[in-house]
Amino acid sequence: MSTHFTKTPGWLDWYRGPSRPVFQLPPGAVDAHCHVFGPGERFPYAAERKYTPCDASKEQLFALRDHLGFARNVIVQATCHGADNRALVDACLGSQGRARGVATVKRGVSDEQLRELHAAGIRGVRFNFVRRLVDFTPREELLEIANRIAELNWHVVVYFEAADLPELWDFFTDLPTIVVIDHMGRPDVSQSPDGDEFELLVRLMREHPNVWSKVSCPERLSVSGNPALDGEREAYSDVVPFARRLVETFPDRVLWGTDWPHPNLKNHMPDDGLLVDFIPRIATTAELRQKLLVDNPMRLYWGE
Ligand SMILES: O=C(O)c1cc(C(=O)O)oc(=O)c1
Repeated sequence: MSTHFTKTPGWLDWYRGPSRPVFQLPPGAVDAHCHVFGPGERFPYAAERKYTPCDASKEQLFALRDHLGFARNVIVQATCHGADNRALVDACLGSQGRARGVATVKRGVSDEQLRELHAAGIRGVRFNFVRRLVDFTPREELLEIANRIAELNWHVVVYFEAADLPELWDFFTDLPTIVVIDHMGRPDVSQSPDGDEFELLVRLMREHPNVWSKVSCPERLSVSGNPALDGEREAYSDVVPFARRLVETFPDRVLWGTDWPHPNLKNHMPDDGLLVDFIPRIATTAELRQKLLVDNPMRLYWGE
């Protein structure tokens, strides 16, 4: 099989030469949502993928980690690799213990494969409900997987669009593990942060203490904000009240990540240094930042 891949037309590559953040991350900070892509020649993209990205290797991810001032990464299996976790596992194993991972598995995964993933540093599985990214998987299959990984003390990461939360509610609240919501459940930030849509996510977290959220991806969620480019100090301002609300209401159940290399952005690719400078606008005290960036991810991913 040829391992030469052609990127999806219009694909934006990750930003070269990011600035150094002005905000100094606390010691031990974790970038709790990022990806590796391939390289396709070594770790081919999955046949069932919905996009073909540019390569983004573990070496490039670790160089960014060091440049931005993070100590650790949580690498999340990207849908372009399907349920083939080899690139993810290779990155975790190559990190000297400084990366953990969230994998994608199918119902046929063996106990031995799960044990191997655990030994490599995998601590969760991702269930994706975003239709442009994945084909549908029946809920009973996902629940079966969740029950199996619960025994390893892993958690479930869920990615979905805000409009789908009512329909997913019962499934999420039946899950037997910690449930981590990607990118705040993708709110429509042109609505109010106190409006019905976001209120439902807040209610989910209020009523279910096992539900966490990543307050990540302002670059994806922003509708009217300025992009994090050209030294912009006030990027993605429309996302700030949403993320701030979660950080202040649930300080012990929020995570932050760069989302590097930012798959499927259409409009611009952010300067990751400026993205880090977004953090003090949503976590406005040193105590909140310590929880968001260090204590929470350490408890969830390096807890044992
Ligand atoms: O919104 C997206 O396109 C996106 C895609 C993926 C993935 O393909 O895994 O992961 C993300 O966190 C976000």
